[in-house]
Amino acid sequence: MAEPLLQLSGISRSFGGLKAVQDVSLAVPEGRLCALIGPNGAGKTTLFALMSGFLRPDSGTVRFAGQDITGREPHRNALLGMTRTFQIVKPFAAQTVRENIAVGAHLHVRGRAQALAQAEHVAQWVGLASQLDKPASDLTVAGRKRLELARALATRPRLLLLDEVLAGLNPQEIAEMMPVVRGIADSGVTVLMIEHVMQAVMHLAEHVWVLAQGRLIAEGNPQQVTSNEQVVEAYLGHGTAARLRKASAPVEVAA
Ligand SMILES: Nc1ncnc2c1ncn2[C@@H]1O[C@H](COP(=O)(O)OP(=O)(O)OP(=O)(O)O)[C@@H](O)[C@H]1O
Repeated sequence: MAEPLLQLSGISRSFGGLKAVQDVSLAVPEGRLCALIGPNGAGKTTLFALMSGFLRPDSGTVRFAGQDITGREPHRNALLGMTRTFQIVKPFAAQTVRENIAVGAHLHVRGRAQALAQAEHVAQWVGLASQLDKPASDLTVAGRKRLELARALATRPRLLLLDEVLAGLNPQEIAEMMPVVRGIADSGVTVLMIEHVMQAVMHLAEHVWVLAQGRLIAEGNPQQVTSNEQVVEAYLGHGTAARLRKASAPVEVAA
């Protein structure tokens, strides 16, 4: 069997006394669209930072594309094909959309003209073609999210780590963005997304990992994880699964 594109083995990281990520192992096969979900503070963004080299694990290993990249700098991981987006999008406000996207293209391309041409190509992919000459500061929240995606795609990733690309979007914007994410995966880029928008997880993800208090508590397809009692309790509080079961049980009528 082919080696997974990304493989985490026993990854842990604490901040002082807080165990943000504890003994996490998972494998992302090449060509899949997967999701990492979990309640606020579960450790999802920390895990992304550990995968991509923004943080070094206290223990455990990260393998990517057949290499041990544990603790390797993000820039080197990007050169190897792993790129992440950030929850808070911070474009260079005064520069145009085209120039912002070209920043990503410069990872592989030296010439300015070539980087700008590549930016144009990527902009079409994410639906920003008509906004290329605008300053990035003119973009709406949805536009900024697309810009963040475009910048990441311009680095030509093999694995794209998406940190809540749908956060802050309204239902229509979410519906418009979902096919963009699907299209990226269909083009052959492996995608791992942190996502709170369950509609997107249910429709897009082929495999889901659930993190709670730093630990993986479940994995499977979207239907499997959302019907898992431990997952329901992690989101809604201890005892919820039992209460829901009771609430949906047929009422017993005394004879
Ligand atoms: N640099 C840091 N220093 C100290 N504590 C941190 C640091 N980064 C994260 N934490 C803590 O680690 C825990 C996990 O945070 P993290 O941001 O990874 O969770 P998350 O699952 O991404 O949450 P959310 O869904 O709210 O973004 C939290 O308790 C957070 O406060």
